[in-house]
Formats: sequence, structure tokens, C-alpha cells
Amino acid sequence: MFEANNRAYLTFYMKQFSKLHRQIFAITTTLALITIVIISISIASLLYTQGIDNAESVLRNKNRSVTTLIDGYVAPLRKAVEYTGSSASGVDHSRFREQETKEKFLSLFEVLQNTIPNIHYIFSGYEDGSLLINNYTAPAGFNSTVRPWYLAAIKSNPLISEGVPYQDINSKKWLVSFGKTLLDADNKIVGVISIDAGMDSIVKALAIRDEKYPTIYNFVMDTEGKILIHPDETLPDTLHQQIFSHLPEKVNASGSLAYNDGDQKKLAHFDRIDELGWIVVTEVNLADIRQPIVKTITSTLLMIVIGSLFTTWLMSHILSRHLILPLKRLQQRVQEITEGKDELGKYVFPNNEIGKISEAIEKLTEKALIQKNIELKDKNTLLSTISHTDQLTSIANRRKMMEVLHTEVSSYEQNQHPFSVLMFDVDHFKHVNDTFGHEVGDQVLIRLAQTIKATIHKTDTLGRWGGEEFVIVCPNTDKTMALNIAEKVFSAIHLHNFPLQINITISLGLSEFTNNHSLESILVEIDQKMYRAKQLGRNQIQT
Ligand SMILES: Nc1nc2c(ncn2[C@@H]2O[C@H](COP(=O)(O)OP(=O)(O)OP(=O)(O)O)[C@@H](O)[C@H]2O)c(=O)[nH]1
Repeated sequence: MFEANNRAYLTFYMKQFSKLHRQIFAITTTLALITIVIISISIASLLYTQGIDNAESVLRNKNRSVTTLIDGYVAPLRKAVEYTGSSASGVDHSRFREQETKEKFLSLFEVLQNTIPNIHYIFSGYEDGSLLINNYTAPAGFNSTVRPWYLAAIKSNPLISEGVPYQDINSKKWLVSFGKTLLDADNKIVGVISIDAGMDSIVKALAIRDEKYPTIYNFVMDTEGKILIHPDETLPDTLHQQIFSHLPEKVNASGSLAYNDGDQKKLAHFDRIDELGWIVVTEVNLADIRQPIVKTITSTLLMIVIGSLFTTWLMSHILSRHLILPLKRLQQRVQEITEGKDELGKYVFPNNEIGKISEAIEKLTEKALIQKNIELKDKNTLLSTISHTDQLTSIANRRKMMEVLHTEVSSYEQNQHPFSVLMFDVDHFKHVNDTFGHEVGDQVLIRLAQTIKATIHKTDTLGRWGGEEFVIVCPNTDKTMALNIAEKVFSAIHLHNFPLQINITISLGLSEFTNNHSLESILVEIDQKMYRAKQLGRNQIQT
């Protein structure tokens, strides 16, 4: 019963272990997957935003560097225009027709041209259509007042005209022109001073590419959306409506914007330089930015997935080591105990809750085992008693008597302790059975055994040899003492009231064990004596 219960428990626990293992694995994997998904989404969106921010910052920096370069480039030119047009130059422009004034102005042109190397041409035109310039003679019929640079300065009066880029017909170089009106003492326009400067360095700066984002480029447009300078030489003079419609009109505004240029999405940064009438734009294809972002996101996510899987494996391993393994070892331990392999060594419990549970289970199991051992001992004692007891009379049976006899014989052989053996048989017992019935016969035998047991010493052993035959083994008893015991037995039987007043007598033989005896020979001898007592008329003792 105990074994069967334990086996059932063990099977149940084994199933629990594998289920627990599966549950732990499922929980850690699910948690890891949820964590991976959450972290991946967060990191991907973070990296994407960061990537776009980075690209915007690259665009902004590039745009700023171009704008700064333009500012730095244009400032001395505008200052030169301002200076030549003002009274600070020491030239009285109302007297432009006078040779002295012309020479003074031409020498100023020369000084400025030598001081500012970017100046390509510096010249002035006057209301009479004349042109004042070093080393050049205007063709016949030339009229300054109809030239675009003259008209632009008149239009911007009293300010410096916006920078007008144009390609020189002769050198094919890009030039930018700044002009300002020349005034007399009454602030009346008498002419225009104009400086044309080469734009090579600006064009070069606009054309500088970026290694990370190869599609980045810069271009310049005017405040009406007309492209002025562009790396694609076919585009200047054309309108760029797609981006222009997104630009704010605020003076000197700058910022980022995204727009669709045909089927291409573009990200741009712009900076309005309103004193020049220019808008500097730096833009890039959005696909060009996304590519490195996607690359970064992919490699980062790959690292996260590998890291998370490794962590999951490590967690599973640690949990298995600290949770499943102790439970499995406990299961093994319980099995060992129930199978009685207690000598296999003490199990070292882990120092945690599982350890405490394990200890409790082990104690419980050990307690059950002790209980089982007590039950077994009781059963063994009972079995031993049953196997040594006569069922009817509850005195020793023949097997027990043989054991007692063997013990006495060996004790005699070792220490010469004397002992005697008495054997008797109920007289005419068949008659008792036949007359009063078998059950009465049984009662007689029981009462006979009780009577004799009460008569003899506790150290003597009474046993049923078989049927109505009995044996008494008396340790430390010589023949004389044995005869005395036999007589006491006879007397007790004689005095006892058996059922139905039946008169019971016995025939008895006795011997003291001597050196000449063996166990077999003394038994044969006593049996013969008992037979002789029967022969001689029963109800007597033969010694
Ligand atoms: N009631 C009962 N009778 C038993 C038991 N064991 C043996 N007997 C009977 O005891 C009787 C023994 O008979 P016998 O061997 O002929 O001996 P007896 O009648 O006692 O005659 P003698 O021994 O010659 O005096 C038999 O009838 C057995 O059946 C028992 O346990 N109970």
C-alpha cells in the first residue's frame, strides 16, 4: 500500500517536473519575445527619428556653411559698392563729366580691384549713357542706362541691388553683379556704380558632395522661385515651384521641410538671404537617408535579438539549475529513500525555499519510512509468534520446541548446563472425542495446556508435540527435579475439573540430557519411556 502510494506520487511529481520545465521555458520565451518586440519597436523608432535628425543636422550644417561662405564672399563686395557710391570715397559724382573726376574714380576702381581679388569688373554708368571703366572702351552706341545692372540699381535705390548672377558671354564664367545709385548733392541720381565678381568659389562650395549622403546638393534661387545657381547647368533661370510653394515669405527665414519633387521625396534645409535676394537650399533624397538608417536599425536589432536570445538561454539555464535540478534531485532522493537505498549519501539541500521544501519532504518521507519499519517489525513479531505458536492451545508448537531443544543442547555442550525433557500423551483421548465430540476434545486439550503451564516454572517451556502429545523442556533441571515436576503436573491434572467432569490422565516419560545423548536419541528414548508407561497401564511416569 505504502509502495503503491509512493509510486503514484513519484509519477505525479515527474509529470509536474516536465510540466514545470515546459512552463518555465514558455514563460521565459514569451517574456523574451515581448521584450524583444517592445525594445525593437522603441529602438527602431528612436534610431529612425535620430537618423532623420542627423540628416537634418547635416543638411543644416551644409546649408549654413554655404550661406556663411556666400555672406563672407559678398560682404566686401557690397562694402566696396557702398564705399564707392558714398561721399566717403571723396568723389563728387555730380561732376562725373569732368576728366579729373573720371581719373579719380578710375584710380579708385583700380585700388579696389587690386584689394579684392574676386572683383572681375568694376565700372560706373551715367545718366548720359556713358560708361567709366579701366582698360575698356564701350562700343559705339553703348547706353549704360538700358543695361540690366543699371536698371537693377535704379530699382533698388537707395539700397544696393540684389546680387544678380549671370554667365559671362566671353569667359563663360558665372559672375554676380551688385550695383548702387550715384547721387549728387541734392540726392538726385546721376549714375550707377556696379561691381561684378567671379562666383567660382561659391559654385565650387555649392557643388561639394557629402560622403554619407551622396545625393545631397546645394542650389540658390531668388525670392521669386527662379533658380540662380544649380549643379545642373540646365536649371538656372527655371522656376522651382515644388519647393518654392513650401517656403515661408518671412525675411531671412530658415528651416527644414520635406516635399515631393516629382516621384522623389526630398528633405531640404533653406536659408533666405534677403539682402541678396537669394534663398540657399540644401536638399537630399529621403531614400538616401533611409538607407543608412535601415542599415543601423537592422544591425542594432540583430544584436538585440542575439543578446535577448542569449539572455533567455542563460535565464532558462539558471532557472533550470536552481529550480528544476534541485526538484529532480529531490525526486531522485525520495525514490532512493522509498527503495531503501538510504546509504547512497546525504542530499545537500540548496539554501532557498526549494531546499526547505525538500528538507520537509525528506523528513516526511523518513518519518513514513520509520512508521513502515515499525509496522514491519510488528508484523514480523506477529508472524514469528504465529509460526511458533500452536493455534489451538496458544502454547509453543513443535517447531518452537525443536528450537528450544537445540538451544538447550548447545548450552549443555558449551557449559554443561543440565536440562531435562518430559513428554506425555493423554490416555484414551480417542474415547473422549468419540464420546463427547471433537469440540469437547479441543476444550480438554486447551484446559490441559493452561493447567500445566500454570503449574510449571516460567523458565520451563511447555509445547504441543502433536495431537494429544505434549513436551516440557526444563533448563537447569536434573532427573530428580524433573520427576518432581512430572508429579506436580500429574497432581494438577488430577485436581483440575475438565469439562463434563471428564477424567483425564496422562502417560509420561522423562529423561535428563547426558553426554551420551544427542537431541534425536533423547527424543527416541523419552518416546519409548512414554510407550512403556502406556504398556504398563497408563496414568504413570517412566524415568
Ligand atoms: N479433539 C481433538 N482430538 C485430537 C486432536 N489431536 C489428536 N486427537 C485425537 O486424539 C486421539 C488419539 O488417539 P490414539 O492415538 O488412538 O490414542 P488414545 O485414544 O489417546 O489412546 P492411548 O494413547 O493409547 O491412550 C485421536 O482420536 C485423534 O483424533 C485435537 O487437536 N483435538
